[in-house]
Amino acid sequence: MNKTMMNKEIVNQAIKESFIKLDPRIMIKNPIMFVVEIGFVITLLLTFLGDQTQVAFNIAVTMILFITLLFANFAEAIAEGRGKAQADSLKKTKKEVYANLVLENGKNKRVSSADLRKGDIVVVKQGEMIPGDGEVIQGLASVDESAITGESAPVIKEAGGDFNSVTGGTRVVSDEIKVRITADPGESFLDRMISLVEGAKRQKTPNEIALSTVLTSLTLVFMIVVVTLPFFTKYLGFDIPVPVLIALLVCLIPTTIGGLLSAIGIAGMDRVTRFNVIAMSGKAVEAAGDINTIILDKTGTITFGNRMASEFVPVGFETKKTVGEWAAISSLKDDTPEGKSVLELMRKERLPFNESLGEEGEFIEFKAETRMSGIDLKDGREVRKGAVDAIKKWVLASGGEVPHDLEEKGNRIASEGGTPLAVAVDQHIYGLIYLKDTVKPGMKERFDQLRKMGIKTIMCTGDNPLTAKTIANEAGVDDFIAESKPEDKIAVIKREQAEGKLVAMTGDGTNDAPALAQADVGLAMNSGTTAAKEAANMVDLDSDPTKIIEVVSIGKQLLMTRGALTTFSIANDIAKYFAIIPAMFMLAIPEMEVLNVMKLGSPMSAILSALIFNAVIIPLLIPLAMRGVAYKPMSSNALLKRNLLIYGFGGVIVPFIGIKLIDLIVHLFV
Ligand SMILES: Nc1ncnc2c1ncn2[C@@H]1O[C@H](COP(=O)(O)OP(=O)(O)OP(=O)(O)O)[C@@H](O)[C@H]1O
Ligand SMILES: [K+]
Ligand SMILES: [Mg+2]
Repeated sequence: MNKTMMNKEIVNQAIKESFIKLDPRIMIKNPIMFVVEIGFVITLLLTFLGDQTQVAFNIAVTMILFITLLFANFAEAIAEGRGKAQADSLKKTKKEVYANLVLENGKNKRVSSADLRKGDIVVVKQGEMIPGDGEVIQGLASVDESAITGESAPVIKEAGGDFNSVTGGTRVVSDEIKVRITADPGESFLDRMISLVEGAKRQKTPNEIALSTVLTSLTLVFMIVVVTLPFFTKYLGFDIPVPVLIALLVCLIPTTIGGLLSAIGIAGMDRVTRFNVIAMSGKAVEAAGDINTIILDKTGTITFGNRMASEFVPVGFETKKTVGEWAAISSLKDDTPEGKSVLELMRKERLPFNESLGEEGEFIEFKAETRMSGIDLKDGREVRKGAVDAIKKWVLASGGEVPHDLEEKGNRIASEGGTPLAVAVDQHIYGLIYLKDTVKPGMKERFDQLRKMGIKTIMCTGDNPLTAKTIANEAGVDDFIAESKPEDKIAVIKREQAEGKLVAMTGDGTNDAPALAQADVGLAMNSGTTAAKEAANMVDLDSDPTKIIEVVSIGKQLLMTRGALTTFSIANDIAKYFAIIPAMFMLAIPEMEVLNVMKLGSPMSAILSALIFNAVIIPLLIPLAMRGVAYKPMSSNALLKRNLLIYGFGGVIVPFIGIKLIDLIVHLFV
């Protein structure tokens, strides 16, 4: 993804947008700022029609209110700007191209990519653009996905397995593939990405709505107070000028957070996007911030996942040669990395085997449910390899026996963190394949960080308990589930959710799709299947499953930033109150000077200074809103205390200083 920074063009566009957004029909969506706009209109009218002795003051208030509105609009526009720039660069990728549609009679026809429908089959040759999202149904090719992922190294896409999904707008750099189109025009991944980064479909998240409601109610309370105030002062025998009342109201209502709220949300999503993760909604990003439990795969997430056959271990009276032979035959058509690595090991060790035995045999594909794969030979013999307990059961079921040293040799491999696969033909077990895998470096530190945040990690694996335990210990996860089938993942997620927890998980296979949908945050790998990507509410373009950890951090940071700026905004009221209230009364009763605790120059200067502070604090906080508040992994309680201290206490102090400084200047003029 194109990493557009905050450049001149975006700023200019945002300035323009700040004026467009003054349209009351747009403004009313933000009730707090809408109140400011009404205040602005009233003071503007009073400037012309009201008390002409106060015209300078009225002009000043009108102008400050106008600038306040622009500042708030600018905050939102600048946050939206980056997404728009990204969308523009993505749109360039989305050119109409020609596609070689495969007709029913097998012939090819050149059509426009815009005419392709779900289910159509196209051939994409070397150098050509893939015309739409789809699944490779034949062939293998390396594909340049840089237009979407920003990653320049091409990736291999092939039929069958978990790496068959291709994205429209990417280019085949070598070989040729047949692709079944899976998205109708306008519904492609690129289309969705564009509308997401553009913010076209941006909806307020439930959290945002809840906060807006509270802030709007607060605004309403202040309105009632300010509107009824003249009745009391009239009773005391004096009037407060309307522009002063409006200034008081605008200072008290939470304009700071009101102006920055949507920018915070947009910027949070933007941070996720710049991390090369596409979140389908702001809600997903926020849910990430509230996650209590993360479910992680072992293979490929915690370990490198290129689980390679490294040794053939015979059992009973068998030899390395016989184990290798049957392991190889069982893997002849096994497309999984594990299967391929068995044949690779045979080649490396120069072990011969009778390949023709597999001819015309019926291939038994690996399934996570059975945890076995193999081949039924033409002569009736059934060859299998798979998880040790699965093979044991399979052999016992047909009346076979388990060699005495199988258990012990399997355990040895497992306790080293490897995965033992047993190899059997009919009732006889020949031995084991030692699959090696390594824990990725730095995992322990990352899980430590998560623990500090109060997040529990559960490793789910189809592997045996001993291997699982070894890897779990080495990586430092909190809990693990071994011999798990895909449906077990859903069960774990549901169990955690039933305890009121929010659960995140990553996945790439079609197997993972139901669990990805069940999880509160489902992060699918871009390399994964279409089913997985559709079920998930986030897609990682870099296909790095460990990224879920960063996504959670970004979500937390978003929620914290919103909380911190709300606290700051409301705490600001104290100083504004002390600046304006005494001023208001001093206008009528000069003896009220004793209330002027801030020792501000004059009543008029005090009011204007508070109002100016109220306006300029918005742009001053834009960088913080966009960047997010500084974030260290710690428990939510500790975080809350820390933020209350910084933003609550700071929110009380800063405006006292700010208003005082502004007053020193303003008092020179009024
Ligand atoms: N190609 C294969 N043929 C036969 N058995 C296999 C094959 N691949 C894996 N297995 C066995 O099936 C088990 C389950 O595999 P599965 O891919 O479901 O989970 P996993 O890769 O071990 O765990 P994870 O969920 O972390 O990816 C493996 O532990 C292994 O024992
Ligand atoms: K305010
Ligand atoms: Mg696996």
